[in-house]
Amino acid sequence: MKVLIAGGGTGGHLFPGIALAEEVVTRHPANEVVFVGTEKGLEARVVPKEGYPLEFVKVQGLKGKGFLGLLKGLIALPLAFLASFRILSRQKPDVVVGVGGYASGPVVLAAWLMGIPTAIQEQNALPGLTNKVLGRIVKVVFTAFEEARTFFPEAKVQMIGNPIRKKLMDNYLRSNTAHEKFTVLIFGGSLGARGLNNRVLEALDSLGDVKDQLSIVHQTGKLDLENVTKGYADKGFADVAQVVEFIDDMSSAYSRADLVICRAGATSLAELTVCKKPSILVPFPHATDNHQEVNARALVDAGAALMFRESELTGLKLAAELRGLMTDPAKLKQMAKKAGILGRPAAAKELADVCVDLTTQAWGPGGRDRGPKDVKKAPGSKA
Ligand SMILES: CC(=O)N[C@H]1[C@@H](OP(=O)(O)OP(=O)(O)OC[C@H]2O[C@@H](n3ccc(=O)[nH]c3=O)[C@H](O)[C@@H]2O)O[C@H](CO)[C@@H](O)[C@@H]1O
Repeated sequence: MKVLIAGGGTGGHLFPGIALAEEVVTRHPANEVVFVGTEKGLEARVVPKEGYPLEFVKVQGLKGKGFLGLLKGLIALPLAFLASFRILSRQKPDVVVGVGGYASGPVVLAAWLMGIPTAIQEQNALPGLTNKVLGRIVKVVFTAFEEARTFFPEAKVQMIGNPIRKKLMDNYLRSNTAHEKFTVLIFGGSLGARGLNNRVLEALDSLGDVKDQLSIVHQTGKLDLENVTKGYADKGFADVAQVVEFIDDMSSAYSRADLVICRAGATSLAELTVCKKPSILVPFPHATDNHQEVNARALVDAGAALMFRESELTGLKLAAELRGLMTDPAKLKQMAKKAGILGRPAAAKELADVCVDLTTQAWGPGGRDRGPKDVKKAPGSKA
């Protein structure tokens, strides 16, 4: 089976795709995975490192870019569409899965027009416009939240949760690694979050008395690394905090954490549940349709997390909440347990199972014949 995974941009879209890829290639030595993304997306850095082939299409967002940006985006679309046909004709995947992000739209649409089975994986409680449209043409829509179901044709929806990278599964099977200090993992999705960074720095002013009991790992994102590093130093917390731009090994970071403070991106939340971590969630206030708050509510309602809107959260309040949880291990344990109940560790496996079904239905048990005879003539394709 050959699976083409389209999309990315940020970790929240890309990493569920990586999780699917890991599952597909470990199932059978003849299985193949290829990614299609954009040169500016996180995939350009991560996918080659993970050892998968990656193709690029040039496509950009249309929203909030001003008139010129919109024009550029619109001009890029047909070209991206033609590039998608070319890639699909060359790669001849058995099945195409869109994981969201700019590349997902043109590639999934082109695959559908070429008669290749398609699916999308919607990570969030509230889907974006592209996935709502793609939901009408693809064969299967994988969702992770009940709320998302109503946006898609009922018969296509498979509520399997968000796939999690294999390395993170260690946390599902094992509990915390032993450590002396109360360890807090702070991260703002895959890109870091300035609003969250600032609140945490403000909170340090009220945490001086418990400083010696704390160990902090803080991912800042590229733009804020210097400022946050300086903030910890200025407030006398340099020796308790490890401040980094990006965490490559999230598995170990989760494993050591007694508490996680983060945004409410859907993939992060899926990881919190599979890793059974109590959390304080501060949703990104400008996410489309405020979808991060809706994502977060699922954990809050289950008793797995506390949530604060950024606009309502002061440094003082954050410090008080952190202190409250730090001194209440029973509550932390309870939150961790509730988080674990929401975890869907088999999501990648279930997604791969459906890819096998789609392949078999479309091409027979042997999958697609990749011989030259089989290349379909597609609009815009030289094949
Ligand atoms: C601003 C915005 O619209 N963000 C969206 C984006 O978020 P974003 O890309 O931030 O995604 P998530 O928070 O869902 O996931 C972040 C991913 O990056 C990984 N990670 C994070 C930090 C780090 O240092 N190292 C690392 O590997 C996490 O383990 C996780 O796998 O996609 C999500 C999934 O569609 C959406 O829910 C978010 O709303």
